[in-house]
Amino acid sequence: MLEIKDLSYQVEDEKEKTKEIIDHLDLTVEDGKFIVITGPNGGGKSTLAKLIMGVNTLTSGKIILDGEDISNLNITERAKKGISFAFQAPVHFKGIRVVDLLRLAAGEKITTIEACEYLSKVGLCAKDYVNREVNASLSGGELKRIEIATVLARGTKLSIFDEPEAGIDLWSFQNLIKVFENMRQEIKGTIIVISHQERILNIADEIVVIENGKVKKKGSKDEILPELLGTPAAASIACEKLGGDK
Ligand SMILES: Nc1ncnc2c1ncn2[C@@H]1O[C@H](COP(=O)(O)OP(=O)(O)OP(=O)(O)O)[C@@H](O)[C@H]1O
Repeated sequence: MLEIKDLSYQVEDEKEKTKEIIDHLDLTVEDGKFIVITGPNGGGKSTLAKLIMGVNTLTSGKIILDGEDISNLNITERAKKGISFAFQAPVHFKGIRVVDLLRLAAGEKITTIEACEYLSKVGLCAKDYVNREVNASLSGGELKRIEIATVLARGTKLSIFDEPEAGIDLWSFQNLIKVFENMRQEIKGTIIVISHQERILNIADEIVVIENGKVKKKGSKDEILPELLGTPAAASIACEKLGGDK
């Protein structure tokens, strides 16, 4: 179980004024759940994900994973505890091939065939990609899907995906939905997806709406989604529906 208690994250703006990006946020995520976090742009979703992963350091509060306070652990230590994170904008790894990245992620000596299976799951023709270097020659969408494949390969107890749909074309998006539907069915750990996409919200066990650095709403898909689609905040979801521009 992931417990976030009274979490705050502040930064100093250009005028040296303190800005509260995450504002005394409380959230409990039970094991084996597929959670989708949504809410208006700038509400604090990515920041929250980075705080859970340890990319950003919290100002105050606690992050507890399975009863253990991980607030003071660094990214590597948290990764070892079983947290994976697919960034909104994936990073390049010059000199490393896709297959190496998948092996590093899996943490064991997976065969090329197994590596290819992960790539196929995210809709990439494995033989075209498995030996390619993870550099700027890959498009944003390709990189994003490779990154999702690495999170699948890691298969950790907590996987966080930040806007997996960003930069993904229509065809690949259909595929991505299947990837998440399968993950949801075969769920071994907890999955947190940050998304504005109605089709991803539709497969959630629970939806969490984050606004102004706080949890505005939390509940089952059936409770939250109709309400969300009837509010002004829904405009951003409606605009980003399948085929819409991000
Ligand atoms: N280091 C920082 N310094 C100043 N402002 C920051 C910093 N990090 C985040 N912010 C601000 O905090 C707010 C929340 O950002 P965040 O990326 O978490 O939003 P989000 O909910 O993920 O938005 P989106 O839906 O657009 O991805 C934004 O206004 C952002 O500009």
